[in-house]
Amino acid sequence: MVFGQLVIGPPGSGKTTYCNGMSQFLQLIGRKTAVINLDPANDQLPYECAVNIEELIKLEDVMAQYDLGPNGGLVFCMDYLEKNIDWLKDKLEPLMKDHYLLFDFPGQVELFTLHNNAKNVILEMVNKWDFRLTAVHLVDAHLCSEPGMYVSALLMSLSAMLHLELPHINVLSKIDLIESYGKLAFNLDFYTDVQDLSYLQHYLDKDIWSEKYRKLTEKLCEVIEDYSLVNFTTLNIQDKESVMDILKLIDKSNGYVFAGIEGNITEFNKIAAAPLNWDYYRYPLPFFFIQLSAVQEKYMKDDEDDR
Ligand SMILES: Nc1nc2c(ncn2[C@@H]2O[C@H](COP(=O)(O)OP(=O)(O)OP(=O)(O)O)[C@@H](O)[C@H]2O)c(=O)[nH]1
Repeated sequence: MVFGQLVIGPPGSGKTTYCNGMSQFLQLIGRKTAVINLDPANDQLPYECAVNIEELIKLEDVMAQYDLGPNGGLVFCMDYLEKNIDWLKDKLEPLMKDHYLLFDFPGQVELFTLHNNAKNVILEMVNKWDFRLTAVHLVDAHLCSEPGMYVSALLMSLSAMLHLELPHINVLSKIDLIESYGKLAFNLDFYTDVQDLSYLQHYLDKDIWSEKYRKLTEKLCEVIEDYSLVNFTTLNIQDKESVMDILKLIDKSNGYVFAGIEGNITEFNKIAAAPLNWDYYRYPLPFFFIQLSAVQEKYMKDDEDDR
């Protein structure tokens, strides 16, 4: 069975850096990993990629030939990939036996909230090739610093979840930079747990730029809360404890942790119900489970620091 991750998120959210860091981490813990670059705008890759969409189609060629801008060009490239899905299958075939796959996707939000091309490629992998994939949706943590931007991050995440209909982990990436645009109004768990968005209203009322859209934002918050689907986990890709915490969630969501258990319902239930440390500790790395409060302490300023 093939397991892997679909790494998505808006431009600059850290997808390529994530694929690089996660693939190094996976190799470190003994998992044979291949990175597949499906972003034709990725010109400089920090990782060694096993498959590169550039071998099929180049964004600059499309833009020149059809007189398209970068967004239109990317949509064209994804349409082309969908039509040439056999190319992808041929390239992935040698990896299917024993590799864990990381897919680096383009950052155009509309590909994962609106168009069906990327979704159809993914559905083919999941439904026809029997891949077990989790969508890892990265959102830059600095969006928490402004209520309006945070609401748009929530909406974007919800739209991607509803559009893709896959196991899905939303991630606040670059958590080490979370307060680089100023101190946050709430504790970190407010932003990760998405429990009560009515508190945001007070901050939206104070912001003259948001005033015009206050009612709209209020209604959008109600939609997000009604679905009650979105929450976030945090990531600093340079911190291997942070990477491991995310990997644990992903492994549980796509069933990787259950892969070795054949017909043993007791073992299955034990893993499904337990907080998961599984066999990551087999490897000689000094890992600890970091609680959210520890993440907050590490990356956010205490009120006392301001005195
Ligand atoms: N401090 C910090 N910087 C990060 C982290 N993750 C990514 N970055 C930086 O964020 C910038 C953008 O990262 P990329 O990996 O290129 O983002 P991307 O989503 O692939 O961007 P596009 O290809 O344009 O869609 C780079 O300068 C990275 O070094 C992180 O966890 N912490």
